[in-house]
Amino acid sequence: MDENKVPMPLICMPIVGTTQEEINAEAVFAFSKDPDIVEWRADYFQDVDDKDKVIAVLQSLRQTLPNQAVLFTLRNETEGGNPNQLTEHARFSLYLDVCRSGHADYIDTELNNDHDQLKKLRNETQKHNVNFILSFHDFEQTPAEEQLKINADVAVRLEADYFKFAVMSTVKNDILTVFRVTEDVSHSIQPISMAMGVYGKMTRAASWTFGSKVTFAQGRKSSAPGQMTIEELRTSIDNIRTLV
Ligand SMILES: O=C1C[C@@](O)(C(=O)O)C[C@@H](O)[C@@H]1O
Repeated sequence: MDENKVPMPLICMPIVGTTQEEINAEAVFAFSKDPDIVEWRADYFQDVDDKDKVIAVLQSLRQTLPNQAVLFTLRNETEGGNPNQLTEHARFSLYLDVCRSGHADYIDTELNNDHDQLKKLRNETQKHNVNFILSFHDFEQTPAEEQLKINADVAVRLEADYFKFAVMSTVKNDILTVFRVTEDVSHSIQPISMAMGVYGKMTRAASWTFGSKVTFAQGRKSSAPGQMTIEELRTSIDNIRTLV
């Protein structure tokens, strides 16, 4: 193996169904596309307030997707999540239950949550060998580089395994911000980065060359603006791979 080669990114495919039936159909679709990771966006699930049903869905994902790692995300409405009735306390206790269930390999939560809750969750993820992603989303704009780096520092301080940021690109220069911040923070934490929107496709295809570890493809349904199909994404990554 060429040691100078940049490691390839993992491809993650989201599942956003509201019922167990829809989730199953999306999982079958994902299986046919063979991504590395599937992200279950549990904030879309109509029974997200029923812990047993949530764990049952995770179990069914394990069965349908034996070759994929499972990422559990309960996105907060403040950062683009589907609105639900869960209180902050209920959201975090669900995260803890998911960690203990052994049915998730990664969990993603926003770094803007209460830091005491995040520390508790970090401990639990460590105990159960779950990868801890602390994330930041901005659906309006790409914040200034300094702001994104401050967010990365929070993720480092909270000992996350990954710092993920997904920001909206409104001008072409925004993708340069994403690439620069990805490279810069990669010296202190594993980044996962992307810009949403039309310009963002460049980042979905190439952020890995600056250190991003995961990129998101569209599932049976898309979970964010600008996601490509897994075929488009693979073709772009393979082409870039010959250049770096
Ligand atoms: O945060 C992310 C990244 C994402 O927003 C994207 O832009 O591909 C898609 C979401 O499902 C995921 O939780």
